[in-house]
Amino acid sequence: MSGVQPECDAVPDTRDPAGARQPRRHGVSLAMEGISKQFGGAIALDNASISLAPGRVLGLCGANGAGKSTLVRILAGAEQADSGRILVDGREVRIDSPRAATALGLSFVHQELNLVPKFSGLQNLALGYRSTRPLGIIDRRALRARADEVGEMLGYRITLDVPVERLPVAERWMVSLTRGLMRPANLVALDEPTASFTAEEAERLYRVIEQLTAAGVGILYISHRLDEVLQVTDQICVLRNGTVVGTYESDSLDVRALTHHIVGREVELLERRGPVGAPGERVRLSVRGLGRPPQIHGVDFDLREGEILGVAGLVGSGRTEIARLLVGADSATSGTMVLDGEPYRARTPHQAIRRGVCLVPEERRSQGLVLSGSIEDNLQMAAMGASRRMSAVYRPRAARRITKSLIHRFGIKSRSPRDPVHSLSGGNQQKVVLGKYVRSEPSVLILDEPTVGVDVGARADIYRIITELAGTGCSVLMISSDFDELAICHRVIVVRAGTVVGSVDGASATKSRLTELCFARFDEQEIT
Ligand SMILES: Nc1ncnc2c1ncn2[C@@H]1O[C@H](COP(=O)(O)OP(=O)(O)OP(=O)(O)O)[C@@H](O)[C@H]1O
Repeated sequence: MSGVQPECDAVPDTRDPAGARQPRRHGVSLAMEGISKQFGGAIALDNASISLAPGRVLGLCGANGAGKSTLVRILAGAEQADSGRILVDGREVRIDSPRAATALGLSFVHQELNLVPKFSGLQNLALGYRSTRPLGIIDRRALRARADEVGEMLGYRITLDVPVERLPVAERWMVSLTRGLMRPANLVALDEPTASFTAEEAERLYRVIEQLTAAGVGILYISHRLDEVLQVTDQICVLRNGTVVGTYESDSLDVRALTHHIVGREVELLERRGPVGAPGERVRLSVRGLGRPPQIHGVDFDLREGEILGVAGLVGSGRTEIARLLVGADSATSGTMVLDGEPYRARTPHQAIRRGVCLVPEERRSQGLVLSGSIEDNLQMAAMGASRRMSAVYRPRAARRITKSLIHRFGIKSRSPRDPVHSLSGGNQQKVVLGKYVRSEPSVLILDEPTVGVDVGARADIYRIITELAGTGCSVLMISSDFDELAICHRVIVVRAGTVVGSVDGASATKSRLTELCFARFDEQEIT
């Protein structure tokens, strides 16, 4: 960790983000040739090759578990390939540690947030930089200035002085992204960089990418948002089951063709056709004046039986914080809630689950899963916690049957239900979290970014499952920064500056309308 001291005045070094002494970087060409990697006999990569020229953007696409992150982790020195070689500017290099990757000018924003939770944003930004000064000390102000500069390019004021564990996921992601972009680099690899971003926020990142490529920096870009991969990349390499199925010029593809390459078959894409069926008349959950200043105040909304209610908002708008108040993950300081006609207030998420209110969190690794537990154990957990019967008995055979059917229904890629969850790819972990809560048959299901990291095929399955759940009377609150997917909602509420500023019905909730409402000033708003 480069000797970073949490409380020190000067942060240890970087080579230096602030100007004159910064070594000039120029673009480099990268080639990864014949890379293979197995984990305990399971093939993650099989003779995969990619190449990237200076100043170009190469997309890496593939279904969950296809091997994308493993390829990037090998480039980052976090994993070692079983065979194959890496060439930088035609010269074979050995990347046996993250430090070796940094020394080559490779910078990474990984899918899992590799931040130290107790460190502030600034201390996290300092991690991994090598000192060129005596004692490895650099000017804290210089680091902050560079971070602000990158933050400004991204259109966001990054929070630097608070331990990152206290920030919502989307803001933590901003710290991670800023760290990856602020370093002088020859090549930047971005693994799902826009997972929590609305389209408008993603556009800002694209502009930063344009600036980097204009300076010769190569970009490796991984995303399941196929329209953005097509927009931002020059070429796209598609991986399937660890093998490269092809590398294509981006402008020769559209979403349908790319999906076909990824999945190997036709997949029904989400079209703007609105929700299926109407919600019931009865109000399931009524929220009035809910608040926890300074972030959240005066939140009012009703959620009806069988309704899919979307929540749209920008990073920092308070969308996740509202969900946390609903399940007692944070305690509200004001407001009342009524669930099925009875007063409702959960002090902990466990209490909420017992009342039938479940939150599927955005951050699956720390909040949604026991990573060392098996898929089976994780899928059982919420169901057992939700049981309101004292006589609830664990029946292993029935449990195994239900687990198998969930694995099938969600298309979770694993060798066995006994596999530990940490051995799954990011998207497959997300599916386990979702399966875990669906299994508990909630009456209110709150989904925070349900399709982050989920591949195009599974996305369609998740929309189908949400719609089916609503059809059985389950009320769904769905937070999403992907405004296109809010097309499945009956209604969408818009959150800004910690409060609900209005709602639009599903048919009017287009991406452009929601973007407009998220950015409009209060006095301009006119929402029905
Ligand atoms: N540490 C590990 N131990 C065991 N298996 C692993 C490990 N890391 C990855 N795998 C397996 O390797 C395969 C490729 O995983 P990888 O994370 O590279 O996929 P991915 O394409 O990035 O998927 P996603 O889109 O879901 O992030 C998966 O089957 C995964 O389960």
